[in-house]
Amino acid sequence: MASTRPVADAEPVIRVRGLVTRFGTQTVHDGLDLDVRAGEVLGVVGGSGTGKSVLLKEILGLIRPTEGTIELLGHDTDGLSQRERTALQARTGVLFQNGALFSSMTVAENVMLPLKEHTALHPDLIAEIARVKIAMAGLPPDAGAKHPAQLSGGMIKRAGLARALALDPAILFLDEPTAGLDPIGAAAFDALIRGLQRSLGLTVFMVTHDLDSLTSICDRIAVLVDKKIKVATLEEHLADPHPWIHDYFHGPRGRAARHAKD
Ligand SMILES: Nc1ncnc2c1ncn2[C@@H]1O[C@H](COP(=O)(O)OP(=O)(O)OP(=O)(O)O)[C@@H](O)[C@H]1O
Repeated sequence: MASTRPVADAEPVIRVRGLVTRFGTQTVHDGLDLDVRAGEVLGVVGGSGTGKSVLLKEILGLIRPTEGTIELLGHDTDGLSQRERTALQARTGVLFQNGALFSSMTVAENVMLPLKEHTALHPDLIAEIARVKIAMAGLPPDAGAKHPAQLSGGMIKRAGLARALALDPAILFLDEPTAGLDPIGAAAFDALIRGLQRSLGLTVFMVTHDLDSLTSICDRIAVLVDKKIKVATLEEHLADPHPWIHDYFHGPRGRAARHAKD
C-alpha cells in the first residue's frame, strides 16, 4: 500500500456501530460497523446502490440512520444541538462529486463562504486564507476571480477542494473525487490529495470507483458487501474469496491498476 505510517493504534475519528438504513422496505445497511483511524486515507468501494453515498451522508449528519450509532471526532452525531452540529461540521471538509460550488459566486467567494459562516475573522484575513487554500489546491492565483462556469472539470474539483480545506478540517470527505477526470488529471488529483493529507495530517474518507486511486493513495479499503463493510488492506482483499471482492480486485481493471502501480 501507499503508506507505511503507523495508523493501526490511532483512535478512530469515525466509529460506526450496528448501522441499519432502511428506505421503506429496502434495507441498504444491516448491522454495519466501521472504524476510520486518525491520519489514514480510507477508500470506500462497493457496487452501485450498496449505500456508499448514503453512508457518507449519515456520517455527515445529513441523513439519519434507522438504527445504530455514529461517532464523529468523539461525538455521537445523534441528538446534537444545532450549535454542536455546526461546530462539528466546521471540523470536516466535504468535496461532493460535482464540486457543489455556488455558480453565481467566484471561486474565492466560494472558498470564503465557510470562513464567513464559521469564524469572526477580519474580511482581509478571510480573503488571504482563501488565497492560500486556492494555491494549496493547485490552482493559479487568477482562478480565484473566476466563476465555476469558466473552469474545467479538474479545476472545479480543485476549487471544491479549496473550499473543503477552508476551515482546516480534521477529516476530509471526498465523494468520487476523480470521476470525470482524464487519467492524467485523476493521477494529479490523487497526488494532490496524498500530499495534502501528509502535510496537514488529515484523515481522508474517500468514496471512489477509481481503482488507481485505491491502489495508489489508500491505506485501507472499505468494501460495502452484503449490507455491511469489510475493511482491509489491498493485499488482504486480494486474498478474500468473497465473490464480489474477488471479481472487483482480480478483474481486468483491478489487474491493470495494480500493474500500473508496480
Ligand atoms: N433519500 C432516499 N430515499 C430513498 N431511497 C434512497 C435515498 N437515498 C438513497 N436511496 C437508495 O439507497 C440505495 C443506496 O444509494 P447510494 O446512493 O448510497 O448508493 P451508492 O453505493 O452510492 O451507489 P453509486 O455507486 O451508484 O453512486 C439506493 O438503492 C438508493 O436508491
